Amino acid sequence: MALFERNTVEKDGPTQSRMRELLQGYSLEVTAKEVNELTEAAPFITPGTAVSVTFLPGEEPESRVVAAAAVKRLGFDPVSHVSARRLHSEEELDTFLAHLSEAGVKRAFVVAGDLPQPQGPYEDALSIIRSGLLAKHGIRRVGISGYPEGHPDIPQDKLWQALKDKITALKEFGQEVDITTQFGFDSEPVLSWLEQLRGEGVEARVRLGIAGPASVRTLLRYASRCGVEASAKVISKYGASILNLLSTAGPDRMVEELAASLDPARHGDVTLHFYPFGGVKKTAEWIRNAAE
Ligand SMILES: NC(=O)C1=CN([C@@H]2O[C@H](COP(=O)(O)OP(=O)(O)OC[C@H]3O[C@@H](n4cnc5c(N)ncnc54)[C@H](O)[C@@H]3O)[C@@H](O)[C@H]2O)C=CC1
Ligand SMILES: Nc1nc(=O)c2c([nH]1)NC[C@@H]1CN(c3ccc(C(=O)N[C@@H](CCC(=O)O)C(=O)O)cc3)CN21
Repeated sequence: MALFERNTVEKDGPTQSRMRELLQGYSLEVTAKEVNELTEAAPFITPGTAVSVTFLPGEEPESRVVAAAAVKRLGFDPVSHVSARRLHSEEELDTFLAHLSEAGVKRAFVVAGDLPQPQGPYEDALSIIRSGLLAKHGIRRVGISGYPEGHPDIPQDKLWQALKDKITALKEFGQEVDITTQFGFDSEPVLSWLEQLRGEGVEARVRLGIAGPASVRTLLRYASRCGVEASAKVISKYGASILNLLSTAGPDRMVEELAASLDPARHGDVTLHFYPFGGVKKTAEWIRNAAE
C-alpha cells in the first residue's frame, strides 16, 4: 500500500554529490552502554569520526570514561557529554574530566540536562564552561546545543542569549566551538534557523541533528522524551506513516532535502550529527550507503 512505502526522493546526480559533501565530517553518538554495538559498527564508520558518549541518568560515571576510551581505541575521536544539572559537586566534574584526560579525550559537549533543578552547583552549560575545568583538563573543542524548533521549556530569547554567552566564554578560554542541534523531522525550520544563526554573526560549524533509521514507534518514543515535535504531519514529512508504528523510517528524505537546499554562502559550515536511538550499526550502514 502506497501509504506505507518508504518515501524517498529520487536522487539526481547533483543531489547525490551534495549529500556526499554534507556527510563529510559527520558525527554520531552512542550511550555509555553501547560499546559492543559501536565495535560491531566500527568497520562502517569513517576513521577519525567524532563519536559522542552521552551523559544519561542510570549510567555509572566510570562507564562513560570506559566508553570514551573504547571510542578512541576503535580509531574515532571521543566527544564526552557533560550534563550540568546532573553533576553533584565540583569535585565530581574535576574527577570525571581528569579520567577523560587520562583516556586522551580532547572534546566535550556541554548541555544543561533535563532535570528541572540542578543536583549540584551547575545550573546550565555556561557555568560548566566558566568553571574553567574543561580547559584545565585539556578539552580543546567544546560542543553546545542548538534548537531549530525551539525548546518546549525555554523561551527563544533565552536560548539565543545562552548560545551567544557560551560562544563568548569559550572564545575567552581559547577553545573551539561547534553547535549540535536537537533532532527534528522537518528540514524547513532547520534551514531558517541556520539563516538566523548566520545573521546573528555566528560562524561556528553546525552539526545538524538527524535521527537514524528506526521504527516509527522508536522515533515517537524518543521525540516525546526529548521534547521534539512528532505530529502525524511532520512524521509524514520524514517519509514515514504514523499509521504503521513498526515500519522503519529512515532519514533519506530529510537529508536529501537538506542537501538540495543548503548553500554554504548562506548557511555556512554545516555537517550532520546522527542520533542512532539504539541502532548504531543500522545508522552507520545508512551513512555509508548514503555517502557512496
Ligand atoms: N543531551 C542532549 O544531547 C541534549 C539535551 N537537551 C536538553 O535541553 C535543555 C537545555 O540545555 P542547553 O541547551 O544546554 O541549555 P543551557 O544550559 O545553555 O541553558 C540555557 C538556559 O535555559 C535554562 N534551562 C536549561 N535547562 C532547562 C530546563 N530543562 N528547563 C528550563 N530551563 C532550562 C538554563 O538555566 C539557562 O538559563 C536541557 O534540558 C537539556 O538536557 C537538548 C538537546 C540535546
Ligand atoms: N531533551 C533532550 N534530552 C536528551 O537527553 C537528548 C536530547 N534532548 N536530544 C538528543 C539526545 C538523544 N539522547 C538520548 C536520550 C535517551 C537515550 C536512552 O534513553 N537510551 C536508553 C534506552 C532507552 C529506550 O530504549 O527507551 C539507554 O538505556 O541507553 C539515548 C539517547 C540524549 N539527547
